[in-house]
Amino acid sequence: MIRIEKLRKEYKGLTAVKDLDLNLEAGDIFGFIGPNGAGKTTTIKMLATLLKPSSGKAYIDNVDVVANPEAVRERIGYMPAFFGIYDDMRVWEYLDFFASAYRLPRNDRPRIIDDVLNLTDLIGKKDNYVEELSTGMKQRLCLAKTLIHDPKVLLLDEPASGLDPRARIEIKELFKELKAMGKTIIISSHILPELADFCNKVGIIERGEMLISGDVQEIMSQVAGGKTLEIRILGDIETAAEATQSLPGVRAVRTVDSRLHVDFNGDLEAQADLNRLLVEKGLRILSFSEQQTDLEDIFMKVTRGLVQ
Ligand SMILES: Nc1ncnc2c1ncn2[C@@H]1O[C@H](COP(=O)(O)OP(=O)(O)OP(=O)(O)O)[C@@H](O)[C@H]1O
Repeated sequence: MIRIEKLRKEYKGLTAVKDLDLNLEAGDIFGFIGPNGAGKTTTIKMLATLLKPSSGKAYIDNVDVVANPEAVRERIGYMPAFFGIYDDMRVWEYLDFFASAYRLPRNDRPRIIDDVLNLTDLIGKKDNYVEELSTGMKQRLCLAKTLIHDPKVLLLDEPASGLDPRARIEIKELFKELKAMGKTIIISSHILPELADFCNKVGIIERGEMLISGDVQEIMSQVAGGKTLEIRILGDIETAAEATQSLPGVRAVRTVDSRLHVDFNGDLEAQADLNRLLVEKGLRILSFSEQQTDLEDIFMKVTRGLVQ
């Protein structure tokens, strides 16, 4: 659905995006992660047909973004990091304006506007002026506008920036609904955990270069180089830590309250064997589970150059 080949953007004296490659299938949710100035916005703007690449190619749904921008615009919904909202319009008028810009048939527009307002939980604000909305509501209205022509692909540039924790949770729920609708989504952020629970793919960009990209789980295991097991024990935790240290696959053991955190190299068989060996050593296990690696950790490792 999205194909990027050696995409490059040069500004005077600065290469903002360096020969980027990326392939996304229909239904993929790609978390585009990087610090400020890394090149996320520049990349997204090239996909959105708003910036001309210096070289390289990009296709949305097999349509070339440079050769055929009009056809690309029909297929994408772009939500910029900073957007202008027309304050002195009512919510429905604002959406009607964009619906007509996308040449949606006049008779269909009221139904479509109600649909996107229901989806973004703004139906109760339909007749309010835009200026009366909170920041979170304005953000959702901007998303409603982005969805008005039912695009296959969504390009969302830091959509949760400037929102309080509650509004962040609400907008995340909305993204999950869009995922369930089968949209292909690129969503950028410099905050990693924000993306972790609904992206199936991630890419980390720094100074215009994609340092690492691919399936979330693969990247996690590649970068973590193993997994961490959390084992809750009844009884003396220090004795348990000592007993665990020498077992096969165990790289390191830490104690956290009444739990062991075990850095472990091994497959599921080895993991089950470890559990058995601990029981044979007389340890009383309350729970034995695999810890999720935090994406934030991965980001720090990759950007510190620990992974190629
Ligand atoms: N119009 C421009 N002219 C010159 N340099 C630019 C222009 N736009 C962006 N840049 C530079 O290109 C680099 C990439 O910027 P970009 O906005 O794509 O980064 P970003 O990853 O989106 O950052 P942020 O998280 O801060 O939005 C930065 O060094 C920026 O200063």
